[in-house]
Amino acid sequence: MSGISISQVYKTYPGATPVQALDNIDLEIQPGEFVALLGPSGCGKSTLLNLIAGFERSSSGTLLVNQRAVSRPGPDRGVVFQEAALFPWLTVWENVIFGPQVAGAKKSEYEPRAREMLEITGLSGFLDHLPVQLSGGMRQRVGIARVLTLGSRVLLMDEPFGALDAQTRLTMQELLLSVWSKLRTTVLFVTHDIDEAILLADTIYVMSARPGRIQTRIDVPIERPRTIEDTTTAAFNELKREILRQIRH
Ligand SMILES: Nc1ncnc2c1ncn2[C@@H]1O[C@H](COP(=O)(O)OP(=O)(O)OP(=O)(O)O)[C@@H](O)[C@H]1O
Repeated sequence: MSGISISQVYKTYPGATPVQALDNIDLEIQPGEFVALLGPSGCGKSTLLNLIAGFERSSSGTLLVNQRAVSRPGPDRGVVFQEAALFPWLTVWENVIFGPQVAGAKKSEYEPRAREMLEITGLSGFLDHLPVQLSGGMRQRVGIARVLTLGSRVLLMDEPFGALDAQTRLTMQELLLSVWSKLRTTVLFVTHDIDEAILLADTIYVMSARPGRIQTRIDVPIERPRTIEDTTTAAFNELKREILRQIRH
């Protein structure tokens, strides 16, 4: 199982005017934990995610995934962005098996897995569709199914539902809850949206404005399984008020 361990991580982007994006980040994410990273625009959420993904290098500090130092991207960490970058000329099925196929994996291993992931993301009826024939929400599902087919035990999600309309966003949040309850991957989910963070996460880390620091850790005591209805309860709203207080603080 893959946990994430971040200790004293700093990140400054070099340049004529260097930008300090992260300031002494300490973070422990347990294997199978669902963590949301919440904070204002520019506080370094994507930077932290990109460091864990191996897209960027930290300026100093230690960053371990499954007890191994991160030095480059790898199939142990699947990344989902706001827009699923699908190949427009490939079908849903071809997009999802593309990664393992080019990596030379065994068909007998990745095909059943791809089928299973397309099933749990509700795409079984759309295998022959091209991305252009799908809605934004469905394209994001393909993006998620593709990452899950790689077998990554860590999912790094950078505002994956940020470009979707409110209704689709709710559907996708429920879909993600259902997928996560089946697979129990470790998830780091970046969002601006407090409701989304509470609904999805076990633990929320609130980051302060630049340079990004971890300001507070909040355990979400809402029982699972959760549904959209949970967002209207008194306990949910109380927690939301508390987080708003912390953010304004
Ligand atoms: N490649 C880069 N080079 C220089 N500065 C960068 C680079 N990437 C990000 N930054 C700066 O680092 C800071 C943190 O950016 P980052 O994208 O991590 O924040 P964020 O919290 O994810 O913001 P948002 O919620 O708006 O996406 C910002 O001031 C940004 O301008």
